[in-house]
Amino acid sequence: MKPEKIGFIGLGLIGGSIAKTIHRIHPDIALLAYDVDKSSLALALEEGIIAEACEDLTESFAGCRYIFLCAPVQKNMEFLEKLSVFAGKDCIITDVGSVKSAIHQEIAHTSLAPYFIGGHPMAGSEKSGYSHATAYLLENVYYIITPSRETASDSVQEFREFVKSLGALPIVLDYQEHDFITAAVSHLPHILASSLVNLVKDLDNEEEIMKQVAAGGFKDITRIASSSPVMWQQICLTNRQQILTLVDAFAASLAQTRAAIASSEGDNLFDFFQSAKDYRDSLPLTSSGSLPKIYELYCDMVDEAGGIAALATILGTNQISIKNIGIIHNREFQDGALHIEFYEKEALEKALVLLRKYRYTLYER
Ligand SMILES: NC(=O)C1=CN([C@@H]2O[C@H](COP(=O)(O)OP(=O)(O)OC[C@H]3O[C@@H](n4cnc5c(N)ncnc54)[C@H](O)[C@@H]3O)[C@@H](O)[C@H]2O)C=CC1
Ligand SMILES: O=C(O)C(=O)Cc1ccc(O)cc1
Repeated sequence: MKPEKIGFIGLGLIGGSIAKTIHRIHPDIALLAYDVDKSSLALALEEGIIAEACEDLTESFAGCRYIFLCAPVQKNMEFLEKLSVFAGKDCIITDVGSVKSAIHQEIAHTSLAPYFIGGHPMAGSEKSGYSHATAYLLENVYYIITPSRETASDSVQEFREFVKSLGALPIVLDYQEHDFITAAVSHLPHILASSLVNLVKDLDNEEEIMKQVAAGGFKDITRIASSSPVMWQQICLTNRQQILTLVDAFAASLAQTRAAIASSEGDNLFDFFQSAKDYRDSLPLTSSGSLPKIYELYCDMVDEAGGIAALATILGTNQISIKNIGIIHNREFQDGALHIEFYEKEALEKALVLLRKYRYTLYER
């Protein structure tokens, strides 16, 4: 059944990105949303992404094929009771929360169980809010699906297909398994990033010399410490057991490394770094799990009639599809530059060769 209407509760980074993706791929599906932050709703209306901004869980949500819960984890759970009015075979409730057991356990006591499919796109960023949402966030990233034990298999299959149609890679997991896996690959890393930042902040001197000289490695490993504090507070409070298990395992591993350093165990230290390097180097490049890679170039271009058309014709006649194109003026490109985004690496590489042949001045970032 092709959805005609889809509702959102919470239209921030993830809700907004899913809405933008649906709007891009299925422009005929009507989207509506409720959010406590009225400015997100106003912007989404203005951009034509949603057809209706709701004041609450109003009657407008009736007839939605899917209702996506996209608020912080504990907030999502507060809506379950109200949602039972809408849920049914033709209206599946789904969420995008980073923790799954808590909402599944809550659902088990309600009439929603047959109509709930948990979800978790393994994509996002340290940014939050609708203003950072993009229509390409889901591209080629794993989208974990945790159906309730009572959900009909055809509803799960249909949701899988829908997720796939948005460009993501659906993968079905048991919700408890999900919470252990994400505690290891997402929740613990976020806690470590924030701990490290706080440690450096506490150790730094008045001139903040540590902050000043912090190199790429520190910035790479701590990027996610800039994430939303309320979101991470709620993740820690709802996935307590699994996170505690992982924190203990990490503390034991750190103690081992400490011991190896204390007693100058060179071989052990080498093995420690070598095994981490081997595993890190083997991580798959597909499904980035973070903001998708952008394939883009900048091209010097004074604002003159026909300039963009000429360049677009060169690319088009060589079967290179453009994802996004636009003139930018800033301090770096005072006379104007054309910013062009491509769908894949090969297209970017082909465009670079071709445009250089036509003597365009190009910049890569
Ligand atoms: N940020 C990320 O990278 C990822 C986040 N998630 C999950 O997605 C969910 C949303 O996270 P983000 O979009 O990043 O956060 P966000 O802060 O960008 O968006 C949350 C939205 O929910 C709204 N909201 C908060 N309380 C509300 C309430 N009581 N009623 C209605 N709206 C309410 C906020 O105003 C905001 O617009 C969370 O459950 C999070 O665990 C999942 C994957 C990745
Ligand atoms: O920014 C990153 O790399 C992330 O790890 C984003 C993220 C945050 C929370 C999730 O539940 C999933 C992904």
